[in-house]
Amino acid sequence: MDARFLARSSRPCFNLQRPQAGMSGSNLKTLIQPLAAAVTELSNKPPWCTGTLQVSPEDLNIFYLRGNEARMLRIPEATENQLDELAEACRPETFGSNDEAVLDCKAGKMDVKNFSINFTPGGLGLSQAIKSNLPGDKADERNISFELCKLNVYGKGSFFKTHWDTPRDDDMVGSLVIVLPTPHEGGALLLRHDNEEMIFDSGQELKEAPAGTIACAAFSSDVDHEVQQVKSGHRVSLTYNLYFGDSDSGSRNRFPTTTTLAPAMEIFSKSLKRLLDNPKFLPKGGLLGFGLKHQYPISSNADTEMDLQDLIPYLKGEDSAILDACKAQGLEASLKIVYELAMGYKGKYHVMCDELASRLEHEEPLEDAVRTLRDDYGGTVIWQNNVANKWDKRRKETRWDTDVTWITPMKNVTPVKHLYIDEGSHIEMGYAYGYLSIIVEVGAPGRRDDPSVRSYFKFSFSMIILLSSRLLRRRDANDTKMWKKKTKMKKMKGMEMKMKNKRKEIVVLEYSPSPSSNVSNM
Ligand SMILES: O=C(O)CCC(=O)C(=O)O
Ligand SMILES: [Fe+2]
Repeated sequence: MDARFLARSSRPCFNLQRPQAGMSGSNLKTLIQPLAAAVTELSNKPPWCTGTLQVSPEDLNIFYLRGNEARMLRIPEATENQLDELAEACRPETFGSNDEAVLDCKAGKMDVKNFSINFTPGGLGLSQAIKSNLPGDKADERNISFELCKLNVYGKGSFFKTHWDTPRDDDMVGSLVIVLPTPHEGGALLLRHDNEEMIFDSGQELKEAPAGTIACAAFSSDVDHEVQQVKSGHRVSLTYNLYFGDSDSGSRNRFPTTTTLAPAMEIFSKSLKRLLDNPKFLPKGGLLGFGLKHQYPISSNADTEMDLQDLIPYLKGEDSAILDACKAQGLEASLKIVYELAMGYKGKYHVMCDELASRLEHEEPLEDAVRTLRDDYGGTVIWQNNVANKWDKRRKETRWDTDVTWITPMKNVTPVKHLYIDEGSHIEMGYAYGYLSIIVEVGAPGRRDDPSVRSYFKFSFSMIILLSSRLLRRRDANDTKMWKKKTKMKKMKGMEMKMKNKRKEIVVLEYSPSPSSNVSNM
């Protein structure tokens, strides 16, 4: 048995964003660069694997129903006519639920109850190959199990447009497509994730392979994929859902708990430790943010309460590795959703919440949406960019930044179309996006694992800069560079003292730390 699985390496680039107040952007960037690079190492495997596999010819018999008639087709010897008959026994694939969606796929589909085939992917040993090549789940000792879904026949001109496979369950990790050895040209499978793309041309792979070879592609559920148009022949594929769970009866292997991520994880842990040991990094403590690499099925249904932390056991590969490494350093790490609320001229807000804001879809003014997130979902505005102020020279652009230092940028999970109403009751189309991230709470140097040893001085400090620049502007007429510099320094010092005393109030106002815990209410 010859299983050749290829993995291509990827090096996504990360924006190192938003300098911390009190530290220049480039200094912070330099400090966190090794950790960001270590994440890149964690993510250097694409969430798919492809390859070919030789099976015995008798395992390639398909038994299927054509009307009330039972048929058997020996795939390696199938003629064009026989494959046409198989296609006729299929019904059109109805991807999606409306007529328009049908146009997204021009292929014949046969439900699993109407056919059977002799081999199982588990029996062919695919479980192990997939397990070691796909980003894994935390519970590495669990095996991959397969659920056969359907058979597709793509005749000349058939295709399947870009889509994601709908997850059937929380523990569905991805899909497996097996293309059977029937001659075809075109019909390549295109896989896309982040900025990476791969073309798996089954027609080409099988043409050059020994008789009885099948082509396999397994990919994570958040991979966009499509089947390009078939130019000639028939492309016959089987689709399976992949789950973490017991293996099917064909293969009872258990896999070692070590994963291919282990070396990269060690590098990540070391970089994290080095960063935390550096007293210049977050000298007052703060929050680290990692945008998740993978997307997860999250319900936006207002009737279902969903605790984001319930997703933790299902985190894949590098996402799970980051969370584990942070926890291993004794740091509090949890999943948060950061909503981006935006409306053209009103600007943008980033509001970080512990739970999904299922009631956010109502029409409401932008400011009310922000308030809903804060009041009903314990949200914190972590960033605000008031576009209007850019054009209004009398007001300074507000940049409301807290202690979130993004090591990898936030990632969009669920675009939610949202109508906002401006102050004059005009309805304008804005948008709200949700970004799932791992947020890690970091205490001040020496007590990194204790997030209560953290202050919000940076926040007060940026307030001071804003206030003082406003005061300065009143004296426009007499402005000189030196005067500005000196007065600014003097005023900032004085105000810094005043603000220090008021700091507690500000903290309560913006962060409302819960009295029962040391952790601020993010
Ligand atoms: O036939 C294939 O290669 C892919 C089929 C597919 O993506 C699907 O059925 O969802
Ligand atoms: Fe699919």
